[in-house]
Parts: sequence; C-alpha cells; structure tokens
Amino acid sequence: MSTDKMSVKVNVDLQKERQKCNFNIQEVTFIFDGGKEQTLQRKKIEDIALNSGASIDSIPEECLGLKERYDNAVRKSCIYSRIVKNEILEITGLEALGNPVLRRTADAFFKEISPFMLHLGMFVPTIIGQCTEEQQAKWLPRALEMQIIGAYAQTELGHGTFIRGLETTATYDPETEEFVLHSPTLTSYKWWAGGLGNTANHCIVVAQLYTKGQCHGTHPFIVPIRDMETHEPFPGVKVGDVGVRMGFNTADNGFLSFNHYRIPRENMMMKNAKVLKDGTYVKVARHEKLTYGTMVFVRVTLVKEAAINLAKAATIAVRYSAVRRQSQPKPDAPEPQIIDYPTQQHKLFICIATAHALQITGDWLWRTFKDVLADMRGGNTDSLPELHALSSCLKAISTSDSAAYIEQCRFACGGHGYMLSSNLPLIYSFVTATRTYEGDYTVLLLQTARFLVKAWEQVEAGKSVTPTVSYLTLAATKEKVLWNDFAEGIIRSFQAVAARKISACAETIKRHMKTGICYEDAWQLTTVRLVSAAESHCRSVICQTYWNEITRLTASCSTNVKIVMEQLATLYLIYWALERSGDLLRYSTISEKDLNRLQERYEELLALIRPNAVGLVDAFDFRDEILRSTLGAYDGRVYERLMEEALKSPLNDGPVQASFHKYIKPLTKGKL
Ligand SMILES: CCCCC/C=C\C/C=C\C/C=C\CC/C=C/C(=O)SCCNC(=O)CCNC(=O)[C@H](O)C(C)(C)COP(=O)(O)OP(=O)(O)OC[C@H]1O[C@@H](n2cnc3c(N)ncnc32)[C@H](O)[C@@H]1OP(=O)(O)O
Ligand SMILES: Cc1cc2nc3c(=O)[nH]c(=O)nc-3n(C[C@H](O)[C@H](O)[C@H](O)COP(=O)(O)OP(=O)(O)OC[C@H]3O[C@@H](n4cnc5c(N)ncnc54)[C@H](O)[C@@H]3O)c2cc1C
Repeated sequence: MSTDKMSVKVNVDLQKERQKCNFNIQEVTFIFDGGKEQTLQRKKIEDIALNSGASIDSIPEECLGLKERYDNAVRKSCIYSRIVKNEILEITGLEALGNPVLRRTADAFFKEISPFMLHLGMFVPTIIGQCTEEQQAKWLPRALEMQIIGAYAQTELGHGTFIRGLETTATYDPETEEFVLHSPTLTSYKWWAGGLGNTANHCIVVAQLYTKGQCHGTHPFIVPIRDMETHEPFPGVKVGDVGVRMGFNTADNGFLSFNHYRIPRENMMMKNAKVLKDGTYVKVARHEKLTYGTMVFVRVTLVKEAAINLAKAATIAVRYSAVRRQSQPKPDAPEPQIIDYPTQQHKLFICIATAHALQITGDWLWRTFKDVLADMRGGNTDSLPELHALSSCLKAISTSDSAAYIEQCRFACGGHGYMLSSNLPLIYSFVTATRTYEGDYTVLLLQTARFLVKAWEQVEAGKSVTPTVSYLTLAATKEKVLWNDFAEGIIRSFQAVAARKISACAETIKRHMKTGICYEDAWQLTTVRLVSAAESHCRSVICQTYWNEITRLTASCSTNVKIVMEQLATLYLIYWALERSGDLLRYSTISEKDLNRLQERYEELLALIRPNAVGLVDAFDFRDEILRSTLGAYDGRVYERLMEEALKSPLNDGPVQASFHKYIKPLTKGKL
C-alpha cells in the first residue's frame, strides 16, 4: 500500500467493502502485473517518478487554454524524460518500450498525453527495428539521451490506411549522395504525427523511394526538420499543428511537407533495404513487410494499453458505485449503494474481467512477439503472417472493447462521470483514438480475415496450419460440443462459430466468382462477413488464452484468489456467450437449455463477485496521482473532491465575471 493510502480518512462504505473482501489483494496485483518482480519494479518506478512532486498542477490541466496546456505538458515532459533517462531506464532497460509501466507512471504527469510519447513509443523503436547496427550506434544514444527528439510521420492528409498509396517522394541523387524529399500535392502533406507540430527536431518520414528512375515502394528515413539551436524549421520544411482534436490536445499532432529538401544517403533506415552510393537498390530483408515492423510492435503494446486504461476506468466506477447511494427500491429501507443493483454489477464486473482478459492476452502476445523476433533474427520469417494476423485482430478488438467499456463506466457514474475531474472523459478520448490509429478497426480485422481464409484453404487441402488456427481442423468436423464444463464448452463453441463463419466466407467468395466476377470484387462483397469471422476468431483466442493462462497463473495461489479469479474468467466467457447467443445458436451445437443455464450462472456470478468488487479494483493498485479522479480516489471522498475541484475553476475566481459588465448588463439595460 502506498503512503497516501495509509494516512487518509476513508469513506465508511468503502471501509466496509474492504472488510468484506475475502482474498489476498496483493496476490491479484501480482497476477495483473505479470508477477511479483514486476509489481515491485513498478512500485519502485512510481516512487522515483512521483515522489518528486513534479507532476502536481495548481490549476487543473483541463482549465488551461490550449497554448498553456501544451506549454505545461512540455515542461512536465522534460522533467519526466529526465527521470526516465536518468533513473527508470537503468532499472528496466529498453524492455520499458514494450512495458506499460512507463505509460502508467506518465499518467501522473499528464492528464492528457505527453508530446514526447511518440519519441519513446515509435521513434526509438523504429531506430531499433529499421536501422543497421552502424546507424543505431549513431542515432540511438542521442535519442535515449534526449539530445534529439523524434516523431513518426507516416500518415498523410490523403492516406493513412493505404500505405502503398503514400505520395511523399524520396528521390536519390547519386551526384551529391543525397535523397531529395518532396511533397508533390496537398494530400501528400504528412498529417497527425504525435510530437511533430511544435516539439520534435527529428522525424521518421515514410516516403516512396525512387532511384535510377524506378520506384521501390515506401521506406523510412530519419529527417532532421529543425535547427538544433533555434528550433526554426529548416528551409524546405513546412511544419505545424493539425488543429484542435477530440483528445490528444497536448500530444502536439502535426503536419509536415517538404520542398525538394535534401538529406544524406545514410539517413535512409537501411536494415531491410539499402541504396548504394551509385544508386543501386539492394533488398536485404527476407520478408517484404518488415518495413511495417514498428506498427506491429505498437499494435502488440496497445493490447496492454487497452487493459490498463480499462482497469483505471473500472477502479473509478466501482469505488464510486460503492460510495454513491440512490433510489429506494424497498419502502422504508435506506437508499442502497448503487453497486448493489444487479444492473450496475452487469455494467461493471465485465469491465474488471475484461481488464484481466486483455492484460493476460497482451502478456501472451508480447511473449509471442519476442519469439517471432528471435526467429527473424535467425533469418526465419515463417511466423510473421501469424503474428501480423494476431496483432491486427487483438489490437482491433482490445481497443474497441476497452473504449466501449470505459464509456460504460462513465454511464455507470451518472452525471458526475461527465465531469472532466472524474477523468473518465479524458481516458475515453484517449482510448477511443486507439481504435483508429495504428490501423483502423475494420481494416485490421480484414487483414486477419485474409490470413484466416488462407488457413481455411490449407485445412481444406489437408495441409497443416499454424497453432492459433489449428482449431479449424477440429471445428471443421462439426462434432457436438459436450457441455459438462462451461469454460471448455464456450471456448469450443466460439471456435466452431469462427470456423463455420470462415468456411462460409470462403464458400461465398467462390460462389461470387462462379458468376464471373474477379477475386477482389468477390472479396469486397464478402467483407461484412469477413469482419465478423475475424471478430469471432479473435474472441475465441482471447477466451482460450485468458482461461488457460489464468488456470496456470493461479495454480500456486491461495484458495480464495483462485476462486475469485476463476469467477471473473467464467463471467467473461459466459458474458460473451450470451452476447453472441445468436452466433452460437446458428453455428454451434448449443441449445436454448444450455443458454438458460448460462444466464442463471451469469447472475449467480454477479452476486458472488459483488462482495469482492472493491478488493478487485484495489488490486489494480493505481495510486491516486495516476488515477487523477474525484470519483475514484482510494479514500472515497467523492463529494468533497468534487467541490474542491469545482472551486479551482477559473470561472469561480470572483462572484462576478467581466462578461457581465461587457455584455449582459448592456443587454438587460437595453444598451446592446
Ligand atoms: C512515456 C512513455 C512512452 C512509452 C510508449 C509506449 C507505448 C506506445 C503506446 C502507444 C503509441 C501511442 C500513440 C501512437 C500514435 C499513432 C501512430 C500511428 O498511427 S502511426 C501510423 C499507423 N498506420 C497504420 O497502421 C496504417 C494501417 N495500414 C496498414 O498497416 C497497411 O497498409 C495494410 C492495411 C496492412 C495494407 O498494407 P498493404 O501493403 O496494402 O498490404 P496488402 O493488404 O496488399 O497485403 C499484402 C500482404 O502483406 C501482409 N501484411 C500487411 N501488413 C503486414 C505487417 N505489418 N506484417 C506482416 N505482413 C503484413 C498482408 O497480410 C498480405 O499478406 P498476404 O499477401 O495475404 O500473404
Ligand atoms: C490521435 C491520433 C494519433 C495519430 N498519430 C499518428 C502518428 O503519430 N503518426 C502517423 O503516421 N499517423 C498517426 N495517426 C494516423 C492514423 O494512423 C490513421 O488515422 C489511421 O491509420 C487511419 O487511417 P485514415 O485516417 O487514413 O482512415 P481511413 O483509411 O480514411 O478510414 C476511414 C474509414 O474508411 C474505412 N476504410 C478504409 N480503408 C478500407 C478498406 N480497405 N476496407 C474497408 N474499409 C476501409 C475505415 O474502416 C474507416 O471507417 C494518428 C491518428 C490519430 C487519430
């Protein structure tokens, strides 16, 4: 328990909730963090970063103007970066780049987003993933020392999804051994890159490479864009902010264009392809899509990012629901805590369970990513298509589910959830963007679908398939699922649903083609079903991974931890079986009777989890400085904090605002 939790006076209802909790909270924290060592490391990092007091704002961030908010975010980013560089990276090493602990700690500094986030989040990983060793030796130490600050500019005004359609050109000039960067149209302007608008002095630019008159497709380049002393953009570089956004307003998303702007040949990131001095193009990589590596990396990390943000929202909403009392369902009885309403439990407990499901699946995906990376270092890229398919659908579903449930947490907090000081709107505005960036939801599910249809064709041809789709072989037999075990039955049923949907898509494509249309058109006509098939596949992967892993992770835990963790995982599985009952009835052997039993068990589980609900969110172990919520603080002083925050509003700086004298008074006196 952190010091802030020991010294405060806690709301009586929350105190009672904590007395009811029947399991060892710390053991669950260890599970959520991925082990005891990870928890200890996280706490150490949080202590280092937060005990400096540098994260504290005198005026709430949301009450500042746009410029002051950016200014404040840069100030705090510099302090946080110094702490990360001098103290945190020493503890974590570069593993921190794939570990949400840095982001989690950063939340204490920024209620919105740091303008430096993409420096560590994408600029540094791209140097690691796309540069030769020699190039890394040049750029990496400078980037880690924060001597240079970078952004990742791939998306353009005209194209984000379709990378092959990017218009920025990098044309090699062998005379000077330079690349000439150029933005030929308005739609070729780079757009959206985080940290680019006013902060970064360097930028990774993805451009169409031309040499010897031939285009070789998109490649990444490191581009200095601003003078290191004056910070003025270099001649030939036009850079600025893209304008006010739904969230991310301190993230400094920018635009960038080039007018025949020259960079040295060595600034092409040459791990996967090179241009020699004479302009000869040499392909190094064994897989064409390795230049997309940073996107795969970020998609993998976003699964845990989705989990952490949902855990934050659930913590806020569950604690608030234990403090808040409303209505009078029984005459003469006191108003119940709103968490006692089964409908409220239905809104909230799935959020707790989903945070665990995504965290565990995210851990598993991270290990898979590292295995594939190790294979690729040895020259074997066979597992890349499976990793791409997995990271695509898991990024899509985790960010989409997380955003939807964070919004559900806000609904669960009624009117007070709408206050920015609850932090729920800001968490939502951040997470809903993750559904779009780094690959839009639909686009990524269609990438997974492409892999699934190919896997199905392999199965039909009697060939073997990769592990995550091996269920297609079994499920294709349409055997009856035995419902002697809820979890096993649901997992097998989801696999049957996915398999039947995938096979139906493959058949539909063939049927369309028999009418004489080409494969691409037949594919388009099937995309609504393909997205649905990819979603079912992803759901089956999450259900199976969550169930298998939670069984493994709790094997040596105390009995009550095992019980509560199993209750949550079962709740997750049953929730989705009921949500997708139409699919199950259509494609699996489930009966109405089975579904009725699932509904009953689901309602039993809500009641069983109820006494442990506050304990479960306490186990996420968010310090108040990170939660930054009037509704979710550990002490439950909800109403006091709401009042305190209200009084900090600049609109409360005096009893009469200047606008009264300027406008209202003249209006009421008939002088306007
Ligand atoms: C303070 C602490 C900081 C710590 C930070 C920690 C974490 C960071 C957290 C968050 C990050 C924060 C913010 C991020 C901000 C956002 C950044 C961005 O958005 S950057 C821009 C991202 N852009 C995209 O994602 C674009 C999406 N589009 C694509 O990926 C591709 O264009 C698309 C849709 C995949 C299609 O590509 P295309 O080249 O046209 O390919 P095809 O469809 O023709 O497919 C050809 C084959 O290639 C396979 N493929 C495609 N992609 C990949 C891949 N990545 N890897 C492997 N293989 C791939 C595809 O499956 C086809 O295969 P087959 O031919 O079917 O075999
Ligand atoms: C907050 C934020 C931060 C960002 N940060 C960065 C950054 O740092 N660097 C960077 O380079 N980019 C960044 N981006 C850009 C981001 O990567 C793109 O916005 C994203 O990849 C989606 O591309 P798009 O905007 O072109 O959408 P579009 O592709 O135009 O999508 C619009 C609609 O069309 C649909 N659609 C598109 N193609 C297809 C298809 N083939 N089949 C079916 N439907 C399709 C989509 O599903 C969507 O509904 C950021 C974006 C946001 C919102």
